[in-house]
Amino acid sequence: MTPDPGSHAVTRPVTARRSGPLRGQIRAPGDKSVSHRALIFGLLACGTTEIAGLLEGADVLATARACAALGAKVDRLGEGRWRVEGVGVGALLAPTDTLDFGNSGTGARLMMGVVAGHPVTARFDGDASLRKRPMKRVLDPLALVGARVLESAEGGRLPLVLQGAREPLPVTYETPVPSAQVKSAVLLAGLAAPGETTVIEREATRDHTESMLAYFGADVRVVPEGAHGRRITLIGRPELRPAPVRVPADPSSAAFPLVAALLLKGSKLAIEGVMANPLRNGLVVTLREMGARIEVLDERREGGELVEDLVVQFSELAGVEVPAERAPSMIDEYPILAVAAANARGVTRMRGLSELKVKESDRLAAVADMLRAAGVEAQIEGDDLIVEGKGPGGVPGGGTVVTHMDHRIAMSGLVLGLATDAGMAVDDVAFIATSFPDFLPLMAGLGAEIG
Ligand SMILES: O=C(O)C1=C[C@@H](OP(=O)(O)O)[C@@H](O)[C@H](O)C1
Ligand SMILES: C=C(OP(=O)(O)O)C(=O)O
Repeated sequence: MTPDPGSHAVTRPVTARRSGPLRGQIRAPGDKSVSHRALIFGLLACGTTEIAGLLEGADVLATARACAALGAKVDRLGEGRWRVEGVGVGALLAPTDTLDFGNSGTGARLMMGVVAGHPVTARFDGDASLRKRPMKRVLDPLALVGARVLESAEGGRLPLVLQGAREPLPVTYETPVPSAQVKSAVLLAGLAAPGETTVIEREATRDHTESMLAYFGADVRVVPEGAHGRRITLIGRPELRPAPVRVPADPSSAAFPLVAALLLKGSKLAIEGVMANPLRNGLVVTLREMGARIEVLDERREGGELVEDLVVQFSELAGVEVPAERAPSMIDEYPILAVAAANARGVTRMRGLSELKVKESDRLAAVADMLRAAGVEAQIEGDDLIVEGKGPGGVPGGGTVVTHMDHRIAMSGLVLGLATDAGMAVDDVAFIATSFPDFLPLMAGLGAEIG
């Protein structure tokens, strides 16, 4: 059906050196969250879903293969253009082989939700990074729906065998951690249950699942809950109608060239079509507070999402305090924000980062280690990260970044190195292919010295 997501056989060390201005116009790859969901909704709709701009990163390709294993016909028509012939809610096939999600928490957890609502049994696995990540956060609510874990590694971790419910129950569930993956798993399981499934979140997280449920014809209501939260109610057993999906550019990927342009004197970079969903744009809000010159040229709706063209110029940044309640809107952007903070004047304090400890690596520790390797003082106090900025161009560099199988640490380490005199080595850039396969050539095309 599809290209192989590839395995991580070879580690690739790379060095980034002090670079001149970054100039040009780019488009970041398709949004990873929307890409996973486009395939999954394609699987659950009856008929043919056409997708344009799909991220062809290893994480998403693993989800495409899982959709095929569960009964969809998945075809690549051209660059970013995919067609999924779905089976409809309730009609999944039992997969014959293990569903291997590689490095991807989103793929694994959302698909557990899908399987939980169907009378099929599936074995889930992933790479060494994914095997360390907590799965009980989705398995606990899915047990309420009626799914059973038949086997698992310690603490409910991968590899695990999940038996979906024969008669899934609608549940009302309050997520104990702010997680769009947990919310989405419960909603996807609820699709197959009769009646109302409700998820309550105390802090709103990215809302792509809710938006796509509505876009594919499900009856879904979203109302505010408390100061920062939401209550999402879905009526189960809809017939999902296929709908064309145009995937906007990923703000979490755009973040890397964006911050690089802010740090390198004389840079001016245009970034097209970046998703501007308010539940995803905490980084731009924070960088502006730090003094970043980021201009919005054209704000519009594309494929149901708000997108904008950005023009970014070199900026002298100042340290700020980043409130904990902003974390869900920029959860994947803290490693690159920390790189910006290292190049700012004064101290940046990022509060409430406990969720960073359970990503592809313990990102709180990995980011602090990365900065220290570059000669920047960084402390972890409880769930907060405190960075003593060196001022524009002031980071000495000269060390090695240990990526721990984490694409965002690898890309952050390279951007960090671009603004140092001594450069930074990054021990392994292979995992960048999970979310931003063309990162290295794209950066080189803008003038970045990476090699
Ligand atoms: O739902 C999603 O697509 C994602 C949710 C976030 O994870 P959590 O739900 O664990 O916060 C984020 O870190 C991840 O990259 C993508
Ligand atoms: C946390 C991330 O992804 P996932 O949870 O899907 O592995 C990420 O891309 O930064």
